[in-house]
Amino acid sequence: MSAQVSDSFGAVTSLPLVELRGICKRYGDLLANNDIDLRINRGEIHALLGENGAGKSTLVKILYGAVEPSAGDILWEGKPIAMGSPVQARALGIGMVFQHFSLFDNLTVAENITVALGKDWTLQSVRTEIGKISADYGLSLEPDRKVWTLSAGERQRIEIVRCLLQNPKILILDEPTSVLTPQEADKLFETLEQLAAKGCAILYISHRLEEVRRICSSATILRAGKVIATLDPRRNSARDIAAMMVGIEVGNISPREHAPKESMLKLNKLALKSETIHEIALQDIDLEVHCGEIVGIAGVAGNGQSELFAALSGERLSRRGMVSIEERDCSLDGITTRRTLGAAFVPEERLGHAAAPHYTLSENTLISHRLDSNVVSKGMVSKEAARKLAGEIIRRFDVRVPNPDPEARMLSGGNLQKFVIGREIISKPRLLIVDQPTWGVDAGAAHMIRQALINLAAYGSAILVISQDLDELFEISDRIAVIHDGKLSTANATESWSREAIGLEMMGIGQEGKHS
Ligand SMILES: Nc1ncnc2c1ncn2[C@@H]1O[C@H](COP(=O)(O)OP(=O)(O)OP(=O)(O)O)[C@@H](O)[C@H]1O
Repeated sequence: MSAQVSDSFGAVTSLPLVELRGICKRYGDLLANNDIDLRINRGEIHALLGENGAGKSTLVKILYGAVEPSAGDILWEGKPIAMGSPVQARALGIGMVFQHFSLFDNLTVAENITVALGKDWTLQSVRTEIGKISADYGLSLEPDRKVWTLSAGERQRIEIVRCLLQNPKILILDEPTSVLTPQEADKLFETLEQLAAKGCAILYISHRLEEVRRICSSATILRAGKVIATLDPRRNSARDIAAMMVGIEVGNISPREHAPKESMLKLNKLALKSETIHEIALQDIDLEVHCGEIVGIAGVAGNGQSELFAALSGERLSRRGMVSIEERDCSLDGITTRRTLGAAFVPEERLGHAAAPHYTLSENTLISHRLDSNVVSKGMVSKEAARKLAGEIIRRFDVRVPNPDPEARMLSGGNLQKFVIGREIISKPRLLIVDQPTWGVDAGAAHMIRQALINLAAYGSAILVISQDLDELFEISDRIAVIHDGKLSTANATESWSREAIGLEMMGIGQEGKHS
């Protein structure tokens, strides 16, 4: 649905809402965006697709005024504009819902939105408008609830409502369903369809091709900074789209023979008190992970996953007898001792937790390889060995880097994830605990990471995967348990779960008595 306007000759033409022409963005030698053309019409849900590092975030930041292009033009309703800042972008009608929400936990929903909107709004006017928008779009939100009590889906709704209060003509969403349950995602799709029907354009970044095929009527595929194709995703299979994104066909995960072996990780009534009001207390968690097995933990973010990860890695200590690795009680041991027992850990937050942003990749190998005598010997770090190790990880895990040993912050999110996973897997740990292995990772890289986990299990390692991506858990896990409000369900064989049953458990309204 394009605007019908008269050109200077009086003829009626269809103008896209926004058009990018010949956009280029150069970072040193790297062309992150290379001569990109993109047109988005009113009322269109347009997907922006591409593997990690393809240039999606860069392009969207240019449109949102957060990054200045090296060349190219932006036409807004047919007129060239210089997009100077996000403030200007918002004033024009460009709204953006980021992957990571920037909300104040201790403020209420209405207070958060008022702070974000600035001086033209009062708390009372925001409260009234929230009511109207909630009613119009079925986006139920209680204005006086404190943010820390809300689920990820409700937090996302705050960001969407904040954008809607500014009457956007286009809404940009970056990986919006990665934090949602299947039921919450369905609700979001309904809202987006309603918005589009009212003429709002949606620019939708996602690595989940099935949902793109479900809600988007057009898609632009980027590869290595260039537009590879613009197509109707409903007329192409997810497999074909993935192949266009990566330039090769994405294979199926190879199955593996699995016969359960000895116990590697055992949790016995694991409990952890919450140290702040924002933490979730873990309650009586029983779980066993065997050698050669992948156990998946499903759950909506904020239900105890981070606390569970901390208790397993040794960043938080529990009480005697609660956590054992290979029959050895390590409840009171820190992360280094657990690593000497053959364990490895990949936390959810890659920048800042898994990797130090301002350190190079070779320096970042030390986070988990400081016990490797090739890299650190008699207290001395061999820079040469660390560089060689980083190079090996980059090569084997196909990490796309702007120079041979860049700082971690210079990598795109997905490429840093490949590096972090590779850094842990390369030494073949006997136990791997990984939190959100493929969040924000493209189809090709996600396939590679999942295959690497499967290969590690086939080699005989025990793997615990915490993930919000149900497709991922169904694809790789032998058993799945669901975490909700700090309690873990029994870990049942994957084939015995339906998606609906897991979705209900994730919301805490599953079969009674299932939680231990
Ligand atoms: N500030 C920067 N300095 C140097 N290089 C950068 C910078 N920001 C991005 N890049 C590079 O630009 C390229 C495109 O990155 P971008 O973040 O746009 O990719 P993406 O498609 O959004 O990837 P992902 O799906 O992993 O988020 C990458 O190679 C990245 O390393």
